[in-house]
Amino acid sequence: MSSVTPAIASAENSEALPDQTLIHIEKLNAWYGDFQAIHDLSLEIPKHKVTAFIGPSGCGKSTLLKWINRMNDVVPGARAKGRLTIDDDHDGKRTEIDVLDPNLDVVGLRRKVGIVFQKPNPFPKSIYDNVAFGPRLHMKTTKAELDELVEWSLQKAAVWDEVKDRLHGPALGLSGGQQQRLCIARAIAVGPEVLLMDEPCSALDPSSTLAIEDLIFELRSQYTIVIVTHNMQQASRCSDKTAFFFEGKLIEAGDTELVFTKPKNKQTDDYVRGKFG
Ligand SMILES: Nc1ncnc2c1ncn2[C@@H]1O[C@H](COP(=O)(O)OP(=O)(O)OP(=O)(O)O)[C@@H](O)[C@H]1O
Repeated sequence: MSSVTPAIASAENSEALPDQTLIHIEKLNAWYGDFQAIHDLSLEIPKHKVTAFIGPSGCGKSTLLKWINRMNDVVPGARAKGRLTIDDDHDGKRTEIDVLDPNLDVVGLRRKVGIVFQKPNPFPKSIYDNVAFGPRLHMKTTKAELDELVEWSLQKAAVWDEVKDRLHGPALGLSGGQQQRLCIARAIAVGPEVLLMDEPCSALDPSSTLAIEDLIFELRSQYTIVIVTHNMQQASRCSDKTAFFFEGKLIEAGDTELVFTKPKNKQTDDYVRGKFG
């Protein structure tokens, strides 16, 4: 493996570790203009796990997700107060990134925290250029290193075999499921630590959905993944932790199995049993 390919902790090692919080959210409040979308929300998101955000439409799942990499900066009137930090290790020294700091280097944050959207959104470029886009912007690589990184990313995203013979063909010529895996490859090519996924399968057919779910489950040994989903089976199939939101508040969070089988809260119980939402 060359120096440009992100270093990976082995799944075995990360599984052996107890939960370690990577993202700390404390008393977060968020607004769109006068409307408060998130109320006093505190949540710890563990490292190298999949955390699912669930809850009925409009409960604030995407708003919270988008504050984690400051995507809401581009939404007029969006603001947030409270603490939202991400642990950062630099040369063995642990520091934290204060995500809500107005002076934060947002480009650097987004390199560390990638996002995959509901609808696959490849650039109207070749498959190769989609994956090479971020590395060309952020890294100094030789052509050979870039080729290696593009292949590595496409392999990680489980789409290499399907595209290796058409790397210079148009990304928009791929199927929806392939495009979404390409977007995952594009996100991981810059070596993020966190992957945010906002309903990544909602535009996909059942077999592409299963392929993405398998991929999410596999990627969690190397990335901290947060997924917003309306699909209860998906949350229970591919997440380790689940957080249930209602009307901008966190109602319950814990091990996915417990949230689904023995929820502490009646509202959670009703929601996971499909009584509302
Ligand atoms: N750009 C915006 N401007 C104003 N209000 C917004 C904006 N985006 C979201 N909201 C409001 O904030 C609340 C939370 O929205 P959010 O998109 O976070 O909910 P969600 O739980 O992700 O919903 P869904 O499951 O339907 O995607 C909703 O009442 C929504 O109407």
